[in-house]
Amino acid sequence: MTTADRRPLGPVDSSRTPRYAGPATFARLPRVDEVGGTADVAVVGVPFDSGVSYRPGARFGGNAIREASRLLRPYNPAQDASPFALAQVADAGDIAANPFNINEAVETVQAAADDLLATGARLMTLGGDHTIALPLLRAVARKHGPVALLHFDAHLDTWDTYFGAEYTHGTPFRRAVEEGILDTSALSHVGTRGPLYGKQDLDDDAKMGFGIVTSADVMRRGVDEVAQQLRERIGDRPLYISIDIDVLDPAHAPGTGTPEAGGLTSRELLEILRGLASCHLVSADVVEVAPAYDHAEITSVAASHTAYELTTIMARQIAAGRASGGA
Ligand SMILES: N=C(N)NCCCC(=O)O
Ligand SMILES: [Zn+2]
Ligand SMILES: [Zn+2]
Repeated sequence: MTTADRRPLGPVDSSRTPRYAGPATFARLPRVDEVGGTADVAVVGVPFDSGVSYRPGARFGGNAIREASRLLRPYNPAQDASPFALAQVADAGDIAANPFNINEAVETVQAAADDLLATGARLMTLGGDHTIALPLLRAVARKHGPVALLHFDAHLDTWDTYFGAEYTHGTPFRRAVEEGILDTSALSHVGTRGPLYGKQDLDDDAKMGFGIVTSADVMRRGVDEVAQQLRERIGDRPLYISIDIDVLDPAHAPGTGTPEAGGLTSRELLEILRGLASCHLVSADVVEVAPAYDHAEITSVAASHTAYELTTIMARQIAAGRASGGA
């Protein structure tokens, strides 16, 4: 039986079983092994943070997001959709990556992502530091060809190396461009801000093909205009969205490793994402949640809602594809 033949198994009913009871899966959804081993959207954790340049701790981000996601409810009014009824969304657990060998960890994440994508699932990955975007993009590009990228982040993450290391959380998108796995006609950073090493950082980034919507642009132009501009740039290309939670202001996301003042509000981020609902979202990640610096789950709640909006976009597209006879 394929996932198309059966009703999706949804979350535990929080009106019958208190939402704080039991082990945490994302949004209290079933595990992948409870739904026959495959899902339409696989929520997968990557507890890896050996690529960070400043405060460590994002290895605990995925489980913090799962804990904070207990309060998510099944109907998403902002997108008028019940994502977990439209498609089988399930928690695929964690990818166990070597914390002492970054190169090996990158290989492991790519292999695990390849395997999940081969089952037909789209990935909603919970990081982990931003290093993991590279192997995730490699796997997605292996399936779809070079993808459009929307990168929400305070930082460019297109630097070359740190301490001579190629695979770090500040360098994944330069590697991805070098490897030809991104569609360089549709690359955008959103929420960029803060001091750089030099103006050259911006020049290099522009040469790679990235457009930038700064955090200040979002404030000045507003979320609707920004979303429209992004939609136009992306068109109908297969799209990957990578969200570094430090795109949010430290007031909205204190629990992260390299915070920068002057960021987006969580409301702005969620609204921009909702404005991208018509884009062909093939997979996404939310990374850099470091719960040790969090307070009252501010950051992990924001991250859980971010993953919920992304999951809703994917579930709606899966359901629409089925309704029109596609996969
Ligand atoms: N948070 C991410 N992904 N990258 C930040 C790198 C900034 C730096 O160490 O200069
Ligand atoms: Zn960042
Ligand atoms: Zn980043």
